[in-house]
This record gives sequence, structure tokens and C-alpha cells, in this order.
Amino acid sequence: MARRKLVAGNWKMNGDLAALAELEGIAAAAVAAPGVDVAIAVPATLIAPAAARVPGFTIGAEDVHPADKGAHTGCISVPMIREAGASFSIVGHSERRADCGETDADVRAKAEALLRHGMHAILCVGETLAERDAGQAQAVVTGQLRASFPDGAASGWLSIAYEPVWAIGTGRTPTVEDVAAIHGAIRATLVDLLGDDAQAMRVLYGGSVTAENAASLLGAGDVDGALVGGASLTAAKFVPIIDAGAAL
Ligand SMILES: O=C[C@H](O)COP(=O)(O)O
Repeated sequence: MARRKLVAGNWKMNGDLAALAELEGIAAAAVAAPGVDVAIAVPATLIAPAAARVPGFTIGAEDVHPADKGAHTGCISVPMIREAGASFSIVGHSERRADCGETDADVRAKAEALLRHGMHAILCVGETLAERDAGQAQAVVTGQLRASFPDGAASGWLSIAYEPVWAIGTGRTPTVEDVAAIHGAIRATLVDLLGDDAQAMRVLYGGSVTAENAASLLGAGDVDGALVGGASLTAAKFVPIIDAGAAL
């Protein structure tokens, strides 16, 4: 089935109040491209000022804690990001799995917390280079997906992002055929988990997406959008990716 594309940015640990000027250009491009959904996940400190700067534009968080409140120093809950103006959060990004030791069970709990509050989750999965070289990419990705898949998931509230770890921030990307193969395996797993409801769930590709390669990666089989890191930091680099999504 044809799914509306989602072009999402992830600012990671980048950006400050001055950088919010970039959001105005990005939000304007989103308005000019009504055929594609556009969103940006920003550092927690920027959620409220970003939401105030571009009202109506979709702002998200990069991570959440599964609990609503409590003794979890330094963590941020779903009600907190919602009050600040976020409508979604990324969960299970490979940088958090690696930097913070997040497990599939942690990721699943975070996604379930978002769904419990009616918020959208972008759930990330992806293999390392060693796993790909060992021919295990598909098994690793579908295994992560099954183990971190939230109970109660429905198409409108969850997107999956396939991000090969070795492609993130490296300038390297899988071939279009490799992307299509993994996305096909993710789609088959979603159908197995959810039945027909899975057909509307979007599966994004992430990892060194740029203005130059966006059209081919976004046009690959079963790719319903992109999760973009470095190229989402400026309107000049991100708007062409939005336009590529809108053109498909
Ligand atoms: O969340 C975004 C991804 O990690 C991709 O980052 P990148 O576009 O800088 O490679």
C-alpha cells in the first residue's frame, strides 16, 4: 500500500537557541510540501523553545524514560516532553544502545510509555558492520524489532527506523538493494506481529542521508521516509531531503 513519507531529523547533542533559526526554514519547507510529513527531534533543552518558535511544526524528543515520574536523576518522562511541546520521541537509537547500554527491553518500555500517553514513537533498529559482514544483518534487525516491539502498537503511533550502525555519520550507505531487502524483512516481521494493521506503519531509513542520495534511498522498496542526523541541522541541507520525499 502507498504510505505517506515521513522525513524526520535528529539533532542529537547539537544545537542551541541560535540554531533554532534553522527551524524556521525547515518549517516553511514543510508547509510548502503538504504531501510529506516532516518532524525534528531536538535536545531536551530545546523542545520548549523550538515548539514556541515554530508553532504547528512537529517537534520531538530524542529519548524518554519509561516511568512518568520518580527518582531517576537526569531523566525526562513522556509527560514532561509533552508539556514542553513534543509530540513524539525517538527510542532505541543505536547511540543510546551503545553509549547508555540500553537493551531491547528498555527500548520496548520506552515505546510503551509513549503509546500509553498517545505519543508517537520512532523505534530504531540496525546492525553493526561486524554483524553485516557476518551475514547476520537481517537476523539482527528483525530480532531487535521483535524484542523491542511495544505491546499495543498501532500504525499511527509507531514508526520503525532502520539505521545500520556503520552508516551513521560515516558518509557510507548500503546499496538501494540492501536497504530494500532489510525493509522488506522488517515489513514481513511487522505483518507477522500486527497482521493487516502493519500495512500502514512506516519504516524509515537512516544513516548518511543527504540531499544527493535522498531520492534514491527514499525511493527504495518499502522505504517510507528517512531519519536524518547531520543533514537535518541546517535548512540548506535538510530542505532538499524534504523536497525529495515530496517528489516521490
Ligand atoms: O538519527 C539519525 C541517524 O543516526 C543518522 O545520522 P546521520 O544522518 O548523521 O548519519
